[in-house]
Amino acid sequence: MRDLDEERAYADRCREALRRMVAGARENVVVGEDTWGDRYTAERLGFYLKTLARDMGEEGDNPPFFGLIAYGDSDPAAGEHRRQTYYLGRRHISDAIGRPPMVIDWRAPVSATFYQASAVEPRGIDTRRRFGWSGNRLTSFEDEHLQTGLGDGSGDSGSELVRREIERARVGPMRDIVATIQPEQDTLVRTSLDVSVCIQGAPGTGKTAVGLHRAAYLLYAHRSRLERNGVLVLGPNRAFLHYISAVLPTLGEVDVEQTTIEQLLDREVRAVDDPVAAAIKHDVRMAEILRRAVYGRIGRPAQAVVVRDESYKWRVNQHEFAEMVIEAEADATTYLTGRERVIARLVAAVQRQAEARGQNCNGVWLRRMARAVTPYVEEVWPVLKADEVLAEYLSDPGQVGLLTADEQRAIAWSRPRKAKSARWTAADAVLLDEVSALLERSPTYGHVIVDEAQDLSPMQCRAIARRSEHTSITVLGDLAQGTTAWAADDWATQLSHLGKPAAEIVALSTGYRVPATVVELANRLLDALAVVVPPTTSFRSDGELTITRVDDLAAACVEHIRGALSVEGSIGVIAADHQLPAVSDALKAAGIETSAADGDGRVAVVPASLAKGLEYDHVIALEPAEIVASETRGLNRLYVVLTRAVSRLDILHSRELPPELRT
Ligand SMILES: Nc1ncnc2c1ncn2[C@@H]1O[C@H](COP(=O)(O)OP(=O)(O)OP(=O)(O)O)[C@@H](O)[C@H]1O
Repeated sequence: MRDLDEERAYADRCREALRRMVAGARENVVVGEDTWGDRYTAERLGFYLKTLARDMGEEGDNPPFFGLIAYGDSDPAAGEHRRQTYYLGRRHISDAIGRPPMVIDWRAPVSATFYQASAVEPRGIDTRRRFGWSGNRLTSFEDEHLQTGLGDGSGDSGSELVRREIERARVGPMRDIVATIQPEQDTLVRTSLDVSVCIQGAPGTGKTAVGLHRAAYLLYAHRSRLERNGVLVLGPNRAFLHYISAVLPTLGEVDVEQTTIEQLLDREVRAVDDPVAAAIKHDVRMAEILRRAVYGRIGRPAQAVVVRDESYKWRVNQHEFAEMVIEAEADATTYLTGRERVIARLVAAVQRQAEARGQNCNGVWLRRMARAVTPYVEEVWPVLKADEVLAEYLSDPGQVGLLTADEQRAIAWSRPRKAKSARWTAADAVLLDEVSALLERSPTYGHVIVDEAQDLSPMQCRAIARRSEHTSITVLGDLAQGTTAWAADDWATQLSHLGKPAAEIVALSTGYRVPATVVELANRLLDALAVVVPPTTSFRSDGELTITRVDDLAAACVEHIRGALSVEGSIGVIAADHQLPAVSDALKAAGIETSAADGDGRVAVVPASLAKGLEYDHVIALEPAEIVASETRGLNRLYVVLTRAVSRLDILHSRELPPELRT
């Protein structure tokens, strides 16, 4: 095995080889621009090579590898890898075609052994080495001798380097975890593309990290299949997306669409529903209501179809026409394909008559006939637009039924409106998506990863299900962190709304973010949250928790921030939404520079409603009782807030603490 100097020299050689790869890719771009004949191929290949050159160039001086595995001679489990040593990095590096790679991509099949091997099951490995870097300088390494169970670390997950990485102070956006993925996480990351999984994970167990690494893994293992339809990552809000935005690009994946369900639905939202109306619109009954609103437009023919064709007149009698409509309605996959089918069948009936008379029914003739029968079809099966259907429904919900009279009143517009003058709400956007899909099929993604999935309404789940109808999904969430009025109580129901009732549900309960003292406090809320989830066990023994009663919240907050600024790490001040403006003003008056939840400043001021999915090295949580009192699921919100802290949580309160937090 190499010593530290030799490893440094190897790292230099790897960087040199990477530079040659970048230069080669750039040259290919230049050469390729002149030589490819077919324009489409040239563009695709050119785009690919440019992206490769850019990514590899941007990688610059990053550590070329983070670990190695050295297979032994004696363990039969080594198989074809006997006596081989593999370096693992964020990307594959090779110095010449035909020669073994200098660094293997962390996603390659052999790399799984790095994450999965243990002293109990060494999988043929003699030594697992983890490298410590300070910036781009190799500073140390740590060996585990898996056949003998000896090592520099104190055992399997007790590796010092792993512990240091997990416990490091957090600054800036989320980072990748390729060097320290834990075995249970690796299994989930590498789950086959055909399998949908649902990860119920306590706070900080790495659900988001697993989801993002899974996206990168799937793109590596199934590049051509996924490139066509793409991978979609859905997160709860923009602050969260900002926080995670750097992870996939660092892993070399720049083409994954990362968005929120609201952005995905792409409707301008100009009004807000009251909570009662929103809850009704998000209820799964709306699916059947909208189906009826759409299919209820199909009528029965009141006359025969008569088409003039030069000196002929073709006729499909009323009864025959009605049969066509009834059959197409029964089989329609979407409203508009059903309509097309009626037109096609009418044209076929006319064609049969024309051919019997020796007519030449070419393409032009068929199109002319289709135009001629369309007005008849329009009368019984009109073309519809999603916004017109919904505007008509919300102008008079009584026309469809299924809701109680009170419910109908709650969602009805105060006066009938046309689609053009409608001011849609966020819930309407979901309903419009449902109607659009009833009318016409929407395209699907190659794989969809849904984070914070416990918060989705049944109707939002259906919007996601449509976009992953023929593919698998990865569902990430925590029932205890459900804060919406429609949050899921159990995964089985949520998965059936997501169209994947058979998805396997896997629980993660080892928390990597929140220190044990804070976890112990947050776990006390679980009983009151009325969901069945395993409590978190913290991987971390470090960390601090203080709970202080104060007279002046803002003044105490300023004082705590001043203390926190003297050590490294991000600081998040989290309070009930309505209390935040006053806190922000007080901090400004005290000369403390702050940023919003999606900013990159040292001190972020975060409304409790936006804290989900985020983390700060040092969290100052203000007035827990107010966070609980501010909303129906206030206790769940408090659970989210308390579990954002990485190194330290300070709770400041001027009122009584909620009973669950009292000792
Ligand atoms: N194997 C690991 N090695 C290093 N850090 C890790 C590992 N797993 C998770 N982490 C870190 O722990 C923190 C929490 O991870 P993540 O945000 O993915 O958890 P989560 O389960 O989505 O949490 P929440 O439900 O609270 O949003 C992140 O900083 C992440 O990088």
